[in-house]
Amino acid sequence: MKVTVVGAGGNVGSTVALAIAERDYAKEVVMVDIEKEEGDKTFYPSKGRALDQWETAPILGFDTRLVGTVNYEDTKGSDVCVITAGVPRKPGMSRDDLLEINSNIVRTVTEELVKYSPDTIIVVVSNPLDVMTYVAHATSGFDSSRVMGMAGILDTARFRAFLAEELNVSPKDIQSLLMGGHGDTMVPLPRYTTVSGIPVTQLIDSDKLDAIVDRTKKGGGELVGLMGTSAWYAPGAAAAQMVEAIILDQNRIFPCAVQLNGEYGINDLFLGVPVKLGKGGIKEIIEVDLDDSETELLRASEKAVRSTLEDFKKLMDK
Ligand SMILES: NC(=O)c1ccc[n+]([C@@H]2O[C@H](COP(=O)([O-])OP(=O)(O)OC[C@H]3O[C@@H](n4cnc5c(N)ncnc54)[C@H](O)[C@@H]3O)[C@@H](O)[C@H]2O)c1
Ligand SMILES: O=C(O)C[C@H](O)C(=O)O
Repeated sequence: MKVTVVGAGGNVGSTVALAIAERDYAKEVVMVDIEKEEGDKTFYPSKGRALDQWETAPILGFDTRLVGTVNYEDTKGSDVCVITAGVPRKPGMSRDDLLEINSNIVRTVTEELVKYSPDTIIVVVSNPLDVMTYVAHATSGFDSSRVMGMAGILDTARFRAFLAEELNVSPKDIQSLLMGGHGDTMVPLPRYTTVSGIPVTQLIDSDKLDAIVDRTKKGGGELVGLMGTSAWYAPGAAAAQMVEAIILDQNRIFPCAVQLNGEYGINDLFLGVPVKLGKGGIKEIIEVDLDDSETELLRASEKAVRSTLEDFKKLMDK
């Protein structure tokens, strides 16, 4: 099994690559990035990070070969391609501020990937996530079961981590669901959140739960405020979990950004919903019951993503 990660000279991409290699189920992880000129010097971040990470193999104990490159020919025949190429936001920016620059990058990268791996499955990470997934899908011409975005696993992981801290329980025992776009309108769903099967609403008072929901929605921004750039450990781990589910045909149920064709009453939009992920990509979109207030929140999130999509379409018309 061969996996390609584009943008792997950067933070999220290199984290995805190492997380996959450490699990040791893939033959090869190809790490692509661009060369960088500084003064009279040229640097190759993807080659450097791949070499550094490959040198952890004897210590961490894995066989997966990590290969850094600037050449898409090396990605030929990849089973899964992860796109993390793009610019991260800085303090004061929203993810949507990256629309113009990252849509150009995601389009170019997708064109190159599909040239060499026409049967691949694409997992998009670049922001603004839902619209970048739309761009990768439109560029690839692939069936929508083979193009998806990573956000929901990260956003639920944040929700689960905050709850684990508040309740003083293992984060492993917290299961949760979250829907909508990867922005401040995302919809954490306390009604679908349990601690080893016990509804979380029975374990925490509503004020504290509301505060954790709010912190989750702003979780990406909290990290940007702390680091001056956006997060990579949890995003990298989340994207690697999607790759693993696909390659090992695990039939995992995760919230992922996928194209909706009438599900939840939404059409022609990539948005986060629960799906079954395994061999071939998205095997099923799962429709859960939402009450009136949850539906209202999902509609608001749909509206926000649609507005960014409209902005993208206007850029294309220019
Ligand atoms: N979906 C999510 O939940 C999520 C989470 C974290 C980050 N992100 C997004 O992921 C992206 C990457 O974040 P990061 O922190 O790794 O940034 P980074 O700057 O550390 O890495 C990005 C890399 O992309 C590379 N790149 C730029 N243009 C390229 C091109 N045309 N071809 C190949 N590589 C190219 C850059 O050289 C850089 O090495 C950002 O857009 C960020 O907003 C999304
Ligand atoms: O917040 C960001 O800009 C990066 C990412 O989407 C995140 O949620 O960490």
